[in-house]
Amino acid sequence: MKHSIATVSLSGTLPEKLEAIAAAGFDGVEIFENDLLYFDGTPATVRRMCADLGLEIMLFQPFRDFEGGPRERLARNLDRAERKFDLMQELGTDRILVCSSVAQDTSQDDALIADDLRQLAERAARRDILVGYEALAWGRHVHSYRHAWRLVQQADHPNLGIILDSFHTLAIRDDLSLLSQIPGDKIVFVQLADAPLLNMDVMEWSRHFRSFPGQGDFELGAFLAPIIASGYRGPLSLEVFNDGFRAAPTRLTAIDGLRSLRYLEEVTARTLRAEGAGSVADSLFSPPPAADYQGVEFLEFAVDDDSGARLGKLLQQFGFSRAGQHKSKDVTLYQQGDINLILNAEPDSFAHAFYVSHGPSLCAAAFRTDDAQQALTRAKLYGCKPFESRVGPNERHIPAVRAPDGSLQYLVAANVDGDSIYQSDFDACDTATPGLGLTALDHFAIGLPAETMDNWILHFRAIFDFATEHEWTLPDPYGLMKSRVVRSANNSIRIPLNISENRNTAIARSVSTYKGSGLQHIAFASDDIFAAVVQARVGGVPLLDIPDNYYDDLLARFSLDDDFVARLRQHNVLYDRDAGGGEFLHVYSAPFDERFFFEIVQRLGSYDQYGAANAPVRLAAQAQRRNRQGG
Ligand SMILES: O=C(O)c1ccc(O)c(O)c1
Ligand SMILES: [Mg+2]
Repeated sequence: MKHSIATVSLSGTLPEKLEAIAAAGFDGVEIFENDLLYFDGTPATVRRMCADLGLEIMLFQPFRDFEGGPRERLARNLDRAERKFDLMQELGTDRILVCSSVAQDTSQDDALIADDLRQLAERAARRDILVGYEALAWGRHVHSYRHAWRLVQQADHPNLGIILDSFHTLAIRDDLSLLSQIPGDKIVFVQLADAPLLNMDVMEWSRHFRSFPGQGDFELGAFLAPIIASGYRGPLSLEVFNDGFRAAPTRLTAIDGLRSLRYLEEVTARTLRAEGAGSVADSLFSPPPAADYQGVEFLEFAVDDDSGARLGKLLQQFGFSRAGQHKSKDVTLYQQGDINLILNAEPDSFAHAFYVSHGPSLCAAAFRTDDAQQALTRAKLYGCKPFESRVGPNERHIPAVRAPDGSLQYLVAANVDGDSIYQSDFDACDTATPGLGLTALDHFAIGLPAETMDNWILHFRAIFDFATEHEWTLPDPYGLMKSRVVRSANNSIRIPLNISENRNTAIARSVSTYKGSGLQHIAFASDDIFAAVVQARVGGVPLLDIPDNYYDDLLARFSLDDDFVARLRQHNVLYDRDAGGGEFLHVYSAPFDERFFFEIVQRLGSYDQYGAANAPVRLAAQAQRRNRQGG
């Protein structure tokens, strides 16, 4: 399918937008009228710019408040259309979007509206122009595609068709069943946008909160599948009104846009195949399916000698053994249970460059997968540039892609030939000890600059086919934090992504400390959290104190036995329970260099969350600790 994007979706001036759109690999654009109005060159210049960039102008939009007006205004409206047709011919485009009227005095007479549309189509026919009629969700009389389609049928003119916009249809939860009945050749254009589910005025929602497919909550596959099934093969075009996008780096947004359309094609193809319409799906982007992910193989920290020594000591206090020393690099492996943490202080390395920019930080995460090559192929098809690292003699090459912040995500084949990646690259050091009995890496959380959340969500959905959970908004003493979890299909990898738009919250401080996104915490799983905490204390791990008031409230909130709560209180263990009776126990360490901290968690029963209810308690406890220390 051809890919297009409306100029309104991007930041910058019209030439900047067009260059970014072309560089990202789109086939064409919708010229949004305002972008042309504000441009100090002629439509012919825009036409030439697009031609030079290899972009087709696929649509001109919008033409507003045309149909159903007072009769004395019809001639003027037709005249207004003729002027836009002139402009379109200068631009070299043959499609115009007419959106349903929002004027107070719009007629409710469908026959009259259909007649207006027919007259417009007749004028368009003289110029070989196609008119597409789009129902705005807040149109005065016409606000659903079903109504727009009835009117298009009634007008019955070859130069008139319908424009389908996923936002207007999905925002009003319209019945999708009629989509498959609109013949493909009567669909003039298809506009695509996702959005988070919000309870607000639909026009405000549309004009400020749209996002790219895969970034929001809409089921866009269910919208697009019947359109493809009915034979539409025209362009798929993004039309995203979003305050953040208007300010974001233009080229990055455009690259994400194309990736989102590919992702939507994949999702749609899957929907069609599931419905037995496989042959139709062949026109859609279908990369190899995401590999099966089987957990976090390792996390790698960029450190220098000093921070590496201090972090290594803290890990040992947490019961990790210094399990390996890299054969050719200043890289140390710490292990406990199924958890592998790598400290990289190699001077001439990716990690070092990362360290120089961000200080002690997480520079790579490795995901264990059944098929690393397939995972890499998929990532490349989604526009990821694979990262090639320096590999010493006899060391294993591990494919990697870059996360949105430039850190690495390694794709590690689960134990090929029975040999672990560590055996080939590391000399064994200390023998493993039982440690604190930490068994696995439960999750790791990253703090992000607020405006990059959509970018990360799409990355995980498209490249890894991870699921996303709904967003939590949680109070920090100095503002709000928003958290969204991405996770692999089988939950073996879980990554909460946290943002904050306020200046002094923990996340905002983190973004400022790291100069960008960075690790918030790593949660280790334990089968006996109390035993782990007792031993951690003995080892000298500084744990975060939780206020007494919290435990008094626990007694009131859950019917827990007094002894159990006394035990939680004694060990500063937080508690949560879900509707199904699953329980979650967790403790936090003090932060390492005011950057990241560790969490020990124990899941009981079917508990599947992250103790979000306790996050505000933790954030307040951390802020109090910092204030006491004058941080
Ligand atoms: O918000 C609007 O007015 C508007 C204009 C044109 C469109 O295609 C659209 O979906 C919305
Ligand atoms: Mg639209």
